[in-house]
Amino acid sequence: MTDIKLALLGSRGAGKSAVLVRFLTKRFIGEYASNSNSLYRKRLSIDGRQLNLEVFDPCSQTGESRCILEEPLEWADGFVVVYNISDRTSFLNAKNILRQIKETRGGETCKGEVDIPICLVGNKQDLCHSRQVTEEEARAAALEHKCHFQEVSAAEDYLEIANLFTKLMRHVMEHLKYRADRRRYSGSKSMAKLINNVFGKRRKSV
Ligand SMILES: Nc1nc2c(ncn2[C@@H]2O[C@H](COP(=O)(O)OP(=O)(O)OP(=O)(O)O)[C@@H](O)[C@H]2O)c(=O)[nH]1
Repeated sequence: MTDIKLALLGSRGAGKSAVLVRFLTKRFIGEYASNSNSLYRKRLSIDGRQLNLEVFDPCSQTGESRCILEEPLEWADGFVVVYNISDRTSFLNAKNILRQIKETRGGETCKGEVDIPICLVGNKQDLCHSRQVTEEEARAAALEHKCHFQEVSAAEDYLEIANLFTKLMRHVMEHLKYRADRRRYSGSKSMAKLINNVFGKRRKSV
């Protein structure tokens, strides 16, 4: 069983809870209590592998540019960063969050290796008549931060939201495997170094 921990980040009212609840229950619920942090758990299967999914949905705070980022930034294996396509400020905040994720967790990857799994999500696509963020600029931001991108409407879609979570969880599994392999490799390298030091020295002293 693989444990996967995701964090939902974004501006207040961007639709984080709506996107998550749509994924978990296939339903859209208009209003959510937003004054407390929530941790959702679900067991599911992807590509025949059993997963324990945990999703942290932190309550937004005023003065949101730093939200309550530190905790989920350290805790999560992957991130869903949500903005509202009809609210430019929420997009600027999302870009800021992408930067903070890269600053905090970017050290886990080297050039050409698996990037931290993140999906930038433009929610409220049904409000495209009052759009303030184009798909192109959001795609460019996703490209710059090497993350997935998807526009959705929690109010109207299920499939696109399910697909983005599935894609992100596949990426998380790949990233966890990469990290485990790297730990094993550096562990066996330091063991080889230790053996070499011990036996090398002995041989010298004989
Ligand atoms: N039109 C439209 N409204 C949406 C959509 N998703 C969410 N909303 C509405 O946007 C408002 C905020 O949604 P939430 O899911 O509570 O947003 P949040 O990001 O979790 O907000 P906080 O918990 O305060 O951080 C609610 O009134 C939702 O009904 C959507 O796709 N389309």
